[in-house]
Amino acid sequence: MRYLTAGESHGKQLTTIIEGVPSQLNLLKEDINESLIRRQGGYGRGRRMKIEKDLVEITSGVRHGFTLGSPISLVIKNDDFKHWTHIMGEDPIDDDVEVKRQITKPRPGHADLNGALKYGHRDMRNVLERSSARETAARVAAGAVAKVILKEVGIDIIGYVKQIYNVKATDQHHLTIEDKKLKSNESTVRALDESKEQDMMDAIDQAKKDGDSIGGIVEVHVEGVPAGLGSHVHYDRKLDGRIAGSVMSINAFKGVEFGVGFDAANRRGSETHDEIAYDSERGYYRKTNNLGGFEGGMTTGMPIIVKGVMKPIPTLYKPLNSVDIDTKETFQASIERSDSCAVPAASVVMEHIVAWEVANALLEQFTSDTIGQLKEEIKRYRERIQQF
Ligand SMILES: Cc1cc2nc3c(=O)[nH]c(=O)nc-3n(C[C@H](O)[C@H](O)[C@H](O)COP(=O)(O)O)c2cc1C
Ligand SMILES: C=C(O[C@@H]1CC(C(=O)O)=C[C@@H](OP(=O)(O)O)[C@H]1O)C(=O)O
Repeated sequence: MRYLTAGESHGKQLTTIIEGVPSQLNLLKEDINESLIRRQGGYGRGRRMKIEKDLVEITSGVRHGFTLGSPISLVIKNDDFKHWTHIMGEDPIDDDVEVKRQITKPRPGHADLNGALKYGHRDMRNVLERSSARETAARVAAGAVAKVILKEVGIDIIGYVKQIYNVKATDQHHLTIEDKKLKSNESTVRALDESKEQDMMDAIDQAKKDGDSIGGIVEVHVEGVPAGLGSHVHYDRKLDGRIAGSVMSINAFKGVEFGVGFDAANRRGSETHDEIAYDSERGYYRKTNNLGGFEGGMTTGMPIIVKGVMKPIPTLYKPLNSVDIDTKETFQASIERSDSCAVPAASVVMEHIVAWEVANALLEQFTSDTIGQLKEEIKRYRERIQQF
């Protein structure tokens, strides 16, 4: 499968085109809308999320609720566009007006300056419109389709918040994936530990009050993936590598770890590797899951546990210093309406980005012109590896 997204943050709409989805998959817009609504929520978001009501329109590739095997296009309208027609519309505008409202003071931490240098834009709006994480709505739509495929073959996935600023949720390893879904969906900050929810909200409120921003850590748990997905034979087929690359492509993500991750540096081999056991019911399994479900670029059959760290949001209401690209003088960076913390939303984004990579690896590995073929092949594969 592959997909492209198009659309500016305050333009008319976002578009996602997905190619390679098996035919005869039951796909309803409600499946996608549920994901979009989850992404919009979460404590710490700015005023924009009160304007938008992200809902998808499926404009091709699906008839009467079933995929055709042809490219699927998904459209999400930007409700905010109506306030931006004079800036983002197609009509030419007066040069003097245009110059006055150009953005010339790049925000440290955002794409403004690098994008302007690279594409030659004197008005950095031409960069920020596309670098905005508004685009993650289009990627979540693609991931929602991937999740429908995963569900058909018994794979479940959830993303949740582990840490906001310096407030850490206690580990909830004992929870089932179902419990994790319930808890994160009920929580204002999408964390699994109710006792830390208030502290997390307080940290967000304080940052907002100070004109500042904060980041945090999110985790994704995938269950039901058979062992041997991905491959050790070539660098670009290693599934942990593909997931890591995709997670790093999420706006503001600065690091990824699987299982114990960076803590592996503090451990000995005997405390790190997951002992192998066999049971005729379960097949091969591990007594622990320190490596987060991967060895040799392939899944082990244990849950995939992957974390991502999000830096604090770059737009600050008390801005850092920057340079005006017209005068070259020092100024405070420009202020755009902004979130003060988007970590809860980012946990939903990461869930969908990981879902896409896992579903894509399945479709590469198994015959999948129709969803029926995919299900049949995976069933046979699961039986084979259980008895291997
Ligand atoms: C869900 C989400 C919401 C975001 N909201 C904002 C925001 O309101 N203001 C902002 O400056 N950055 C926001 N960001 C982060 C920027 O989009 C990001 O920092 C920027 O595109 C530069 O890319 P980089 O941080 O990956 O280098 C958000 C990121 C995510 C994932
Ligand atoms: C629009 C979304 O997030 C936006 C991401 C974003 C940024 O700079 O990344 C800046 C803000 O946009 P605006 O300036 O219009 O308020 C966020 O609201 C969204 O997630 O749907």
